Amino acid sequence: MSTNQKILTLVMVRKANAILLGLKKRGFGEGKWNGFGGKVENDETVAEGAIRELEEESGLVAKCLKKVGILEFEFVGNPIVLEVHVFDVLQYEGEPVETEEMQPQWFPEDSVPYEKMWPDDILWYPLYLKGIKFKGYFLYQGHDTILKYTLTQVDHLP
Ligand SMILES: COc1nc(N)nc2c1ncn2[C@H]1C[C@H](O)[C@@H](COP(=O)(O)OP(=O)(O)OP(=O)(O)O)O1
Repeated sequence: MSTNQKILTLVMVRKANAILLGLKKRGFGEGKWNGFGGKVENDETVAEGAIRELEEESGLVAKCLKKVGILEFEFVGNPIVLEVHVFDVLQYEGEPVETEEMQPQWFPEDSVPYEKMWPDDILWYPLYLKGIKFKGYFLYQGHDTILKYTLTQVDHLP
């Protein structure tokens, strides 16, 4: 891994035609609805990091996860590349609770609040919601403008 690369997770939870999102209360992406996740620690695998972050941010304990996408984000003027591993939770225990970082809420899949989310979400969620695996790259100017991007369907993910 390059020193300019950070590995993060993004964990998506669904139930009968609804998706669980959290309103980020602080830090990177504050004020945006998003899945749950964060930086992977040195002593854990990416999947372990995903499970830990989901519990820390929503109170849910993931019992079965599947990787569904890998997204790379770059920001003009910032040498750090974020490599975000996106997971779908197939089984979990518990009920979502508000935490210091996130305020969780279920949204019907046809009413995802894209206008209050990262601008990349409206591009890859349709693939995710159809069960298609994907890889993407997004170059941002600030936090609101995507200057260029690529998004491809893939059969397999590492
Ligand atoms: C730039 O576009 C992004 N779009 C989406 N949908 N999600 C993103 C984007 N950039 C980052 N993310 C995700 C990846 C993570 O799930 C969070 C960011 O995690 P954070 O920086 O808050 O990581 P933590 O380890 O929780 O940080 P602290 O403990 O330092 O608060 O957003």
